[in-house]
Amino acid sequence: MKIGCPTEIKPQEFRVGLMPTAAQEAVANGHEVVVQSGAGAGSGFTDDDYRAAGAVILDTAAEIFATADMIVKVKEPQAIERKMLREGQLLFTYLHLAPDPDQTHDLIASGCTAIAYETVTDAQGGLPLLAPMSEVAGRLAPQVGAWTLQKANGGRGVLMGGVPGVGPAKVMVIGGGVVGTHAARIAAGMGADVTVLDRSLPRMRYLDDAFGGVFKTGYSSAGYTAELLEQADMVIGAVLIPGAAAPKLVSRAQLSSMKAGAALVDVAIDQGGCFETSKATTHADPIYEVDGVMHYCVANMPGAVARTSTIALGNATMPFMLALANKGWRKACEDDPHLLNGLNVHAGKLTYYAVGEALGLDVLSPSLAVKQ
Ligand SMILES: NC(=O)C1=CN([C@@H]2O[C@H](COP(=O)(O)OP(=O)(O)OC[C@H]3O[C@@H](n4cnc5c(N)ncnc54)[C@H](O)[C@@H]3O)[C@@H](O)[C@H]2O)C=CC1
Ligand SMILES: CC(=O)C(=O)O
Ligand SMILES: [Mg+2]
Repeated sequence: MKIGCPTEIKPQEFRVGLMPTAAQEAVANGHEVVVQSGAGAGSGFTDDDYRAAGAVILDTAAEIFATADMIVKVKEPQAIERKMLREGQLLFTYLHLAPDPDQTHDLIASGCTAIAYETVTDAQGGLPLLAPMSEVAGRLAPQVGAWTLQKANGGRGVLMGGVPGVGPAKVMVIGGGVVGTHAARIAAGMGADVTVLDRSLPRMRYLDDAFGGVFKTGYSSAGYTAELLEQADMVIGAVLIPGAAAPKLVSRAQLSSMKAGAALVDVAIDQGGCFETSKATTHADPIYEVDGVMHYCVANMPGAVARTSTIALGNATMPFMLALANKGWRKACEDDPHLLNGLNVHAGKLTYYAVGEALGLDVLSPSLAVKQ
């Protein structure tokens, strides 16, 4: 199979879908790998690193899209990339279709087969291709939130850990999965007073066993959320219903109950965001203010620490990428129902139910799609 890796073109996105060690493994498995010149630069990988791995360097994305059987990327294809996808081509990347009707329609129209990293599952009930980036974004969230809280950035002027004689910042993390747990650990490590809300009692039992004394847990009812919201210096949105649009857990009306200059960090923005007033921002212009409350809503947070993120993501995607290349997508998905859960679009049809529900579109069952 010919595997192609273009340069990411989303603003300030420095990750790359295929790191040289993954290219090397693909070549060792008998595949051809084509990489766009400069694709790895933002993550510290040179064209020569890819050549040494056995890949061929091509100048343009157009050459990659025109010739590759499988495109491996990081971010959802941008409009100009979607025009280059074609029938029968396999796309393996993050998609986040539920809040993105334009992308969904373009992928359906292209006729390609698209497997989304964020909906591939594992036997433990986790999301193995989302988890590494959730670890990164979770650990970044208190860091960017602390920056947002600084006075010069419009924030409240509160230091996370306080100082002797002055108490720490109060941080509420909504959602205690991968993002939430990593965010809470780092915020607590910075000295903040942290509470994590979730709706899963087994998850809260785990968090209490593992981190009791480091941060507190609470049930994510509307009433308790409203109570903590009034006291919070920082709120980190970290909920997920896999594949679906994020539930809105803080309304615009509630912002007036918050402290002026408090920071909302909506990590769940890639699924549409869990605060009513969230809209996606970029690393180039990450924050904005609504009703006196500062919002940070960058949809590709891990791109800020591209080298760490590229390697963490590449470690997770490599075995799936190799299975797709070695067996072809149909056999790979038939052999592995967790990979089949990643199938979002095939040959002009949507194949993921939560996206169909969010966008009001018909869905072809993935187990039927794999037979077509
Ligand atoms: N902005 C960015 O750059 C990035 C965003 N993300 C996003 O972060 C979000 C969270 O991802 P993960 O932590 O990996 O998911 P996860 O599945 O590990 O955790 C989600 C948690 O939310 C909880 N939850 C669901 N509904 C809830 C509610 N109403 N109230 C409280 N908790 C609720 C679940 O019980 C679960 O524990 C996803 O939307 C993911 O795509 C992940 C990485 C990077
Ligand atoms: C998960 C995701 O959307 C990202 O890493 O950018
Ligand atoms: Mg994202």
